Amino acid sequence: MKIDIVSVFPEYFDVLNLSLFGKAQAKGLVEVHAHNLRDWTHDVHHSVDDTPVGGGAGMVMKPEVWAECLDELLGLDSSTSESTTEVDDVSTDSTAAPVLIFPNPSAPLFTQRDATELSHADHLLFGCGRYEGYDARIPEYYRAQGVDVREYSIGDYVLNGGEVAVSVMLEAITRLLPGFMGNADSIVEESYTGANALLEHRQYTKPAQWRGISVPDVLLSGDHGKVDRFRRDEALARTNEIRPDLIERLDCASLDKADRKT
Ligand SMILES: Nc1ccc2ncsc2c1
Repeated sequence: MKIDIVSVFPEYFDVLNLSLFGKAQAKGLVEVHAHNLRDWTHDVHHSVDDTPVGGGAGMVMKPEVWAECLDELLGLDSSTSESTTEVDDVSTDSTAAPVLIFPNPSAPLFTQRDATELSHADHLLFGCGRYEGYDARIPEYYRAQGVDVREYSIGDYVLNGGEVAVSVMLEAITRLLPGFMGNADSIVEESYTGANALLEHRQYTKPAQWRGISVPDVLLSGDHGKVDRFRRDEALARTNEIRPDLIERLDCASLDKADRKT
């Protein structure tokens, strides 16, 4: 997977050269390029923003600068305003145009389902907004050029820019790539995956008694059927208590009889 990230703080992504991501790059699983949006400016101040049309506080990122950058990275010839690459759904062929992703606090929430879908893409291009955000015509223009443009929020809180959001989405997406995680099993039984996303049951390790607190006896029983049932019941109960919104999304057809009693 090729990953391009555009930001006014590209050094923010130096961290991707470390740990699992660094190993994945060394193994050729991912190829990451962080670009400085200011490299596509032409004025002495390398301006990337301007005041909002219609007034209001803050500054908005200029469409011209973004367009020069994105045309180049997308391989679009702006003089003909035609795509020079085949535009496809999330494609895994090596010549497909990238999926262009803008983190945006006013966009739909990024979910595990989005991470799974995007993990099959061949090329992702992230555009990090700053200030009050980017000119709304940028995603509009590239959608009109046939580019697969996505805008996602990572949650209901205020951040100073899209860089943190890109880091979150990148981790959620790339950890699903075959060979990225040392142990493939670790991406199977986790919360938020599949149509039956439940919060996970509580986890314990040794010792069985610690500072007067014991692990649930059933976990020491050696009866895998009882352990599985206990964990499923706890996952349902915890989800119902902490994230009832996830219960509403459950695929009820997949609940077994015992689940229905919980
Ligand atoms: N700039 C930016 C982008 C995405 C996002 N998601 C939640 S707060 C936020 C802020």
